[in-house]
Amino acid sequence: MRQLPHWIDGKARDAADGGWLEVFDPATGKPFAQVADGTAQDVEAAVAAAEAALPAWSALPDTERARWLEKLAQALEDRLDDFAHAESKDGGKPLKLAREVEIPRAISNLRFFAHAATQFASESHHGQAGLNYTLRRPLGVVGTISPWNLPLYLFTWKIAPALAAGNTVVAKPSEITPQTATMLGELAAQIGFPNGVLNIVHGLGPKVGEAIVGHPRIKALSFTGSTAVGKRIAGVAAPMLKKVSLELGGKNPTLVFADSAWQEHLDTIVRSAFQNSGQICLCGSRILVERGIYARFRDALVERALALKVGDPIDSDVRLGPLVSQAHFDKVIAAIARARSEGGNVLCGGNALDRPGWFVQPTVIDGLGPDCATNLDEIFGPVVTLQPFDDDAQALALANAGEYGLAASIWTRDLNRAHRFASEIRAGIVWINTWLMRDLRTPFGGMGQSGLGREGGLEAMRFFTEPKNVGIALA
Ligand SMILES: NC(=O)c1ccc[n+]([C@@H]2O[C@H](COP(=O)([O-])OP(=O)(O)OC[C@H]3O[C@@H](n4cnc5c(N)ncnc54)[C@H](O)[C@@H]3O)[C@@H](O)[C@H]2O)c1
Ligand SMILES: O=C/C=C/C=C(\O)C(=O)O
Repeated sequence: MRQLPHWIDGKARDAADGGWLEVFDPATGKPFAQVADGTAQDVEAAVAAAEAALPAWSALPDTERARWLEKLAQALEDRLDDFAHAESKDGGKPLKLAREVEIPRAISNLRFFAHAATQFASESHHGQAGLNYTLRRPLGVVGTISPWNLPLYLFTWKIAPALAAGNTVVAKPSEITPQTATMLGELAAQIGFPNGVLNIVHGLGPKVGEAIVGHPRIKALSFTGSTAVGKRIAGVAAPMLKKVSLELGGKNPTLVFADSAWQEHLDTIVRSAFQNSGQICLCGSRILVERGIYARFRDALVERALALKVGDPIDSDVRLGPLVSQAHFDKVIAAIARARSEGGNVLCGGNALDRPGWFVQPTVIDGLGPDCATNLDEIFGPVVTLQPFDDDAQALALANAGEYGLAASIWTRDLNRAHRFASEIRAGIVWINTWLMRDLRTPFGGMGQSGLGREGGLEAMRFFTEPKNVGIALA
């Protein structure tokens, strides 16, 4: 069985105590690889390597750091197909999605921050008292912890700005989908990426994750994952005065107004509900529909959901693969049972597929109000609810119900309404007549229980640097 080691100081390493964890194929439910079951000792070794590499890496001209990131991007692009297959096998996502969206985005992340390294500039303020300018220095050794749903996409989204800004990194991918990060570590070694700059430590959250979070010489943490773990990380980091960026869960509203071209947009709305089997923090899981079109929209959505092919992620016409793990499958099936017990009407789906692996049918539920667990808790699966609204005030109240505030999409032809809702919806990201339109320069992140801080563009470069202001008297 294939073994996935750590990559520390440019070398493949087993866990300090020789332990391995099983990695499962979600399409069969069977193990197909093993990943290093890392320990605090492995984190210590990674921090030591990152510290040793820091002076040379942070002193490199920006253009040289950019060149390394570009070189890594190119090497990844040359192996796009291998990485797409690995990503699909590890997480059960359709190969097409990995090949056309996720691995290309990982390449773009590396390229974007290669450019950012050379474009990043600091502020200066010229006033009566004199001139102030701001130095922006790398923080030092930083930690990144990423989840299983978009494995290499989110892994590179964090390491790229950290490296571009001159930090060295200790990065932990999810133990559930460790393949592509390991392959990236191997690729970095093959192209001669400087040793110790990017260290990849595998393992369980409570063991390796906590060792990274609590490590006194790791200066900052960028985390994407569940709200529960995000809060725990904040609790450990706060007394250490450690900088944290937390990108957490969502329960995002999709607002469909009667004046919208909803029939034309239905493909995108369906994608927003079910892409990656709903396992994207940005998926619209609460669809709010103006009452005048409710019945027509509901029937059309159900028809589309029934037509989505669920099955082997390798097949090119499959739109939904399995869920990522047995534990997550159990959680989603329990959420559907809870929706039924809360009085929801399951309009389509609602069941697992009768085959090995962790497949769940696309599921649409209505008949539930905003205050039930089904409409308040993140499910993170192929499950959406429908709720009707009568006017703008009710639509806004429904959109802003609950504690999350990550993303929203608004579907309308009325420009004034679109801008008013964009301003009043409690969410870090609002899309109008589109979904998941990503420009990597924009601030990305959530409000409330969806997180703290913003990633992307200059926000990420600022997060990974320490500003120091210098004031000069101008005689
Ligand atoms: N917003 C998002 O992008 C996103 C992504 C994945 C999952 N989720 C949500 O989180 C739920 C669970 O998914 P998950 O298990 O991947 O999320 P998680 O928060 O448990 O794991 C995310 C990462 O954090 C690590 N981790 C776990 N416990 C840790 C700890 N105590 N200290 C430090 N690191 C720790 C994990 O090993 C993984 O690398 C999902 O069902 C979903 O609701 C959200
Ligand atoms: O599931 C989480 C999705 C995160 C997406 C991004 O961080 C992005 O598109 O930059």
